[in-house]
Amino acid sequence: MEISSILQGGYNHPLARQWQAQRQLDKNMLMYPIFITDDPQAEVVIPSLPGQKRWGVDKLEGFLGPLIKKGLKSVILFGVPLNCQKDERGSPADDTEGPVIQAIKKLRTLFPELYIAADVCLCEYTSHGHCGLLHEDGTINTPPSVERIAEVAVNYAKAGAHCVAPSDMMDGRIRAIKLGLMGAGLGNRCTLMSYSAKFASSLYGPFRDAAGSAPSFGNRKCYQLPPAGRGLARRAIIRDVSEGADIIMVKPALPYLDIIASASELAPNHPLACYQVSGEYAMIVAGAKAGVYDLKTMAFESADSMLRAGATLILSYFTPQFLEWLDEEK
Ligand SMILES: NCc1[nH]cc(CCC(=O)O)c1CC(=O)O
Ligand SMILES: [Zn+2]
Ligand SMILES: [Zn+2]
Repeated sequence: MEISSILQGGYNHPLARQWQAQRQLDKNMLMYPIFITDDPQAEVVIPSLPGQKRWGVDKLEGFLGPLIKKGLKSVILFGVPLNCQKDERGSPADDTEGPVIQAIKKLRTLFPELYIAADVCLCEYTSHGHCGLLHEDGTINTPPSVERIAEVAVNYAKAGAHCVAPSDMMDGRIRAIKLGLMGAGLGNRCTLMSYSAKFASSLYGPFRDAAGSAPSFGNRKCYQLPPAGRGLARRAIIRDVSEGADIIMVKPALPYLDIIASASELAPNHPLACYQVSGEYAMIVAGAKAGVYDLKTMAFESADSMLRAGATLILSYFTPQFLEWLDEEK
């Protein structure tokens, strides 16, 4: 054997194996997506997202308190309005009595250390279920969409969100939101996290179920990226950096590791988030249940692959479990 053939000496001990990672999953890297509904007392199981629930504002203290004790540092809020009048422009999105603004205010007082991001989109609030405003023929009308998205984002920031994260994919919204935040005197107080490379994926099914945000007609292929479109994803990342994004995101994560790697090369000066979406989570849980692998081992393998590709921040429904697992011996 040649000397250069011997690699195993470098990783035969568990600690030495850990040293092989450039970065290891840390509690600070996890952002937990949570669903907030407009019944303050709600605590409703979501069948397609095992272990996740829709929460009412009054339940947040009991739900998040123990997780924060275990090291939860940040959440991203998704509104699920069930008792409101949806309309063409998604008016309930920034209703001051609506679930997102109520939750932001509540969480800021309950947990002053918690970093609160708010997903910004209209699909949960529009009568047609699309992420922007529409022309009469059902196609996206970009200028008013961007204006409305920016208005919602600024209202979330005014309510106290530390971060606004537009997932609508309308062209030009990053610039509009940044200008809106600056105009409101919040430009230097609120992080703008762009879902820059968000693909039209099959893996959002459980989320749409949970959020009641499936489009009532058509699909999202004219605004979310085509799964094979690497060039478009790269252009979207470059564009969002130039429009003022503070954090770049790739979504979904595991089937798009090459895009994460591209983003870390194209935006090396920005934190890079990836979203392990509802369908990825549900698949991993289902596979473990079917005996394909051990859940914890597979969840860490998925996170390690994202970190290896270049992610510095992971949005994951596994967050509560990772907080437990990270306290255990590896
Ligand atoms: N703009 C809506 C939105 N925001 C986040 C997700 C998906 C998150 C997940 O699947 O966990 C979606 C679904 C979609 O675009 O249809
Ligand atoms: Zn949407
Ligand atoms: Zn969204």
